[in-house]
Amino acid sequence: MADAPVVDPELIVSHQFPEKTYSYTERDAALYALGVGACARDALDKDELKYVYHQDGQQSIQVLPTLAALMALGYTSELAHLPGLQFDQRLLLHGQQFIEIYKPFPSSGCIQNKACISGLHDKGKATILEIEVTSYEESGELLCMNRMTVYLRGTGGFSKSSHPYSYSKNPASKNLSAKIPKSQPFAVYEECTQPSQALLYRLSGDYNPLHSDPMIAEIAGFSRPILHGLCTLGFAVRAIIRCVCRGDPNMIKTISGRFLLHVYPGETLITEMWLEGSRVIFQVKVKERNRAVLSGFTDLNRLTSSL
Ligand SMILES: CCCCCCC/C=C/C(=O)SCCNC(=O)CCNC(=O)[C@H](O)C(C)(C)COP(=O)(O)OP(=O)(O)OC[C@H]1O[C@@H](n2cnc3c(N)ncnc32)[C@H](O)[C@@H]1OP(=O)(O)O
Repeated sequence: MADAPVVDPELIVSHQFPEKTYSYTERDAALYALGVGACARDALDKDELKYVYHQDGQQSIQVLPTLAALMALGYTSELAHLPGLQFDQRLLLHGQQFIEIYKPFPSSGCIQNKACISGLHDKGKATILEIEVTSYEESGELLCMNRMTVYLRGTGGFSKSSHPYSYSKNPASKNLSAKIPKSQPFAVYEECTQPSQALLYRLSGDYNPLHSDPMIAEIAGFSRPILHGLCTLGFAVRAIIRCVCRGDPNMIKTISGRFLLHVYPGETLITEMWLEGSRVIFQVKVKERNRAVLSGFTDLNRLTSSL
């Protein structure tokens, strides 16, 4: 039996995380690309072979921008012993992800990360915790920033319901979903995930048993293991790179998404995209259940005028 939840907001928000290193090789970047579905439909795919192979004699493989999220994953284990927080880890869900990319990612690297608690909110039935991780190359150059929101079910109610506790370092980041336009989308991209998708994706570093262990998934309230939210986000951003960025991963500047509902591995993802200036608003639906599972936006570095 898990201990009763404890949330001590003052202790949590004053916590200082240690700096952490994340190292990756070309093999890790290629494995990540396969984990988010690159080349799954076509191993000869001209737009995607570059993520897994030195296509056309290129010196190194190209890296998908959503790999940024892996740089911050090392802090997941910190949640288990965060002073002032006791919760049932099996009930944790990934709520939102915000990523800023400052330069294209090298195909391998040794990344230095600094992290802080950037938000904490009492939602009564849940606690929402935000962690901000800033990543630097070995040279000290700023590479990217991740802001992750975790939704801790079964906690919450630790402050007065008339005045629920809410702390945010970045108040604008409260809701990272997007207002979906009523117009027809600019592009729609449909892709099947594999029944083994989560088992492949986890090899990139997120070993939470919610995605692999049927018993843990059932305790967490699901009929079977669910897909990592960041895997769904990887599918969506790859669809945007294909349909809007003409295959150029370096056009992605920011990525923002809210996970609205779980995805089961094997389900079909339909990514709808709308263009608003240099912003792409997107929504991902699961075809089999006709439900929206993710919504958000990406800001692009530049957009070709013919779009
Ligand atoms: C340190 C690194 C951590 C990385 C984490 C790695 C672990 C990875 C785990 C996963 O990948 S889990 C799989 C991906 N995630 C999901 O599948 C979650 C899908 N979403 C849901 O199931 C639901 O949205 C929810 C999170 C269960 C919430 O639904 P619920 O019905 O309980 O919420 P509401 O009653 O609508 O809203 C209450 C309150 O919470 C706010 N809120 C709702 N959803 C989210 C969200 N996704 N992210 C952040 N906040 C959310 C909502 O706005 C309400 O607040 P107020 O508006 O009342 O202030």
